[in-house]
Amino acid sequence: MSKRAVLLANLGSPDAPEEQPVREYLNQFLMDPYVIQLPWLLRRLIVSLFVLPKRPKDSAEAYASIWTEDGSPLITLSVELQKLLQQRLDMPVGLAMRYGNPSIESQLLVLAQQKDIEEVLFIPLYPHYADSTVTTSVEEAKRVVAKHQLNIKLNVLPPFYQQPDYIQALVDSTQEKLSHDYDHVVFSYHGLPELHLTKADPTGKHCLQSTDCCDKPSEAHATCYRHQVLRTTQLFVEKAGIPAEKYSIAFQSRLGRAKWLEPSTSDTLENLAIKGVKRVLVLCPAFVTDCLETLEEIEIAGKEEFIAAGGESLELIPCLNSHPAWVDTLANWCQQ
Ligand SMILES: C=CC1=C(C)c2cc3[nH]c(cc4nc(cc5[nH]c(cc1n2)c(C)c5CCC(=O)O)C(CCC(=O)O)=C4C)c(C)c3C=C
Ligand SMILES: [Fe+2]
Ligand SMILES: [Fe+2]
Repeated sequence: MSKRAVLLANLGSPDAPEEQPVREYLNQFLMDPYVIQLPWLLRRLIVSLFVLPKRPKDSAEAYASIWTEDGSPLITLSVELQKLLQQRLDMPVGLAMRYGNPSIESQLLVLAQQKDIEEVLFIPLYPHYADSTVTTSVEEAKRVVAKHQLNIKLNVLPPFYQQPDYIQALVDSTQEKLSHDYDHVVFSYHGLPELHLTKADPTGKHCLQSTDCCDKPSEAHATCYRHQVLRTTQLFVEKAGIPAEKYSIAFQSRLGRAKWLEPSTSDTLENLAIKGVKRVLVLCPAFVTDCLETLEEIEIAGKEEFIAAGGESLELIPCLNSHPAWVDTLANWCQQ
């Protein structure tokens, strides 16, 4: 039998919550052609003229508000997951970040240098397909294998947005928060420019052609982020027993002037407060690990907005992080 290894891949964080490291991180992130999908020169101009002059300072402040003694939550929580998974498996388990450190290149080289490793199961830690997360990570891994002529076969775990054991782990991990009284649950997914959906549509005539496209069967759904997040939500609410009037779906973290998926989390929270909803829970299933987008954008800024609009409490439901049901699920997938 060939000797196997696992490489978990997450998004990555700056090295420190300070302006210069954040500038370097944002530059690497936003110059990725899978993230800002424009020709190089246009992307360079947009990033240099509209993002890098101001955003690094603001983002560094946001990072500083969630940074821990051990570093960025996204990294430390991912390391914890890697360690727990390593304890469950008798094959090496690595962890890499698409941007910043430790890079996919360095960690694939570490695994490939281990004796007899012939196959690497590459796990992008995203339940839903997006070119800006899954494709860019997989393509980076392939580039590294080709560049260093590594003698390993890459197997990629596909998006797991509707895997029953993933949904069950999500329900198990949220049970404690959902067992308390609440008025409404907001499923807040990371946003995506609409153009990313239509570009990823292999049929060229399905995504966003009608308001209910994501409910009609189509091969386009294999790469449709919107379909996949709606499906995760549907399976989750069915399993957790949340009635239709008690939840909403929204999209957070917009950047730039393009049209992004609607509705925004900000508007949704404000409208709920205006309608008299007092206690909301927010669940962010696009992220398996808590990060800037959950801990700052929702738990700090989102809460402030909701309360300013008349709400009473907003509680963030933690991501899967290292929940035992999630570690079990990953361990089973790796062993299969
Ligand atoms: C969950 C999946 C994610 C998708 C899809 C995604 C798309 C996407 N993101 C940006 C721009 C930014 N995202 C930033 C942070 C960030 N994004 C994700 C995940 C997805 N992004 C995570 C997990 C994080 C947090 C990282 C951390 O260190 O905790 C940032 C940086 C922070 C900031 O300055 O706001 C940017 C910028 C785009 C443009 C995009 C799709 C086109
Ligand atoms: Fe993002
Ligand atoms: Fe769709």
